[in-house]
Amino acid sequence: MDKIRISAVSYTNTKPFIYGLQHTGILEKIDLSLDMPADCAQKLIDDKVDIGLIPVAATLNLPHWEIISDYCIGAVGAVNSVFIFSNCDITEVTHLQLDPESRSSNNLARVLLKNFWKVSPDLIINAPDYTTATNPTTAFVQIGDRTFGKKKQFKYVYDLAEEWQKFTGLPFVFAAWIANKHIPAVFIAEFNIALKKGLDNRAELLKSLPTHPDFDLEDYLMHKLDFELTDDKRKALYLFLDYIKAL
Ligand SMILES: C=C(O[C@@H]1C=C(C(=O)O)C=C[C@H]1O)C(=O)O
Repeated sequence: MDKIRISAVSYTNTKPFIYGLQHTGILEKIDLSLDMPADCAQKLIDDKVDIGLIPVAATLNLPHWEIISDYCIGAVGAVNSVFIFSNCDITEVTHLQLDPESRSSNNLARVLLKNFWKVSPDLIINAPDYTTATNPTTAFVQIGDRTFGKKKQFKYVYDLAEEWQKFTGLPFVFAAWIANKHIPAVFIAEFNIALKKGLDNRAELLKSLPTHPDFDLEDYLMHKLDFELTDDKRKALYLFLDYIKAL
């Protein structure tokens, strides 16, 4: 059998999964690349990979997709790595810069702006001054490791998984393991065992990760991120897709 091509997220949130893939025999059966989320999605859309840990918002650009795992990158309440950072209250924001590495969180911001905060700032894609704009009413979306320790730098900080929970009462799924074609059931079973092994060994993994002065990595990997794709998270996923379609 040819190797199954897989693109996974290159951020710390995915390290438990990578640990599992690297500590089981499945590594010989896969061709693994680590990419920023927007690129995971594009590779799956372009059929450069067979499976991706892709932003769920990007499923809207796939003609055929199947969730192949009961694990995901999700959160029940605050996630602590997906934010709108702002120097004014969200209702005063006039411009919102989107994160070029994101697909889900940019859309989550748009859904919340329209339906929860009921405001419509101008959205800026690929802002030349992304994260450094001097305009006091320009805010920005940011995801992943680049946000670690940044909470203290801004007067207004909105954790988007927490805001989604306030809005819907539901958890949130940022990324899920999705295939663009049929994958043999035997492989899927082995793949999920490997992912679970990684999650079960998070305490061991944590010993090998660099510490951050302003960020509690243990709390992040053990509690803030929630990796089980539960029924409530599936419900949230489809609700989120409906909100995106209605934007
Ligand atoms: C929790 C996170 O979830 C992610 C957010 C994504 C997005 O916004 O498209 C995609 C994959 C995940 O890495 C994070 O990156 O901090």
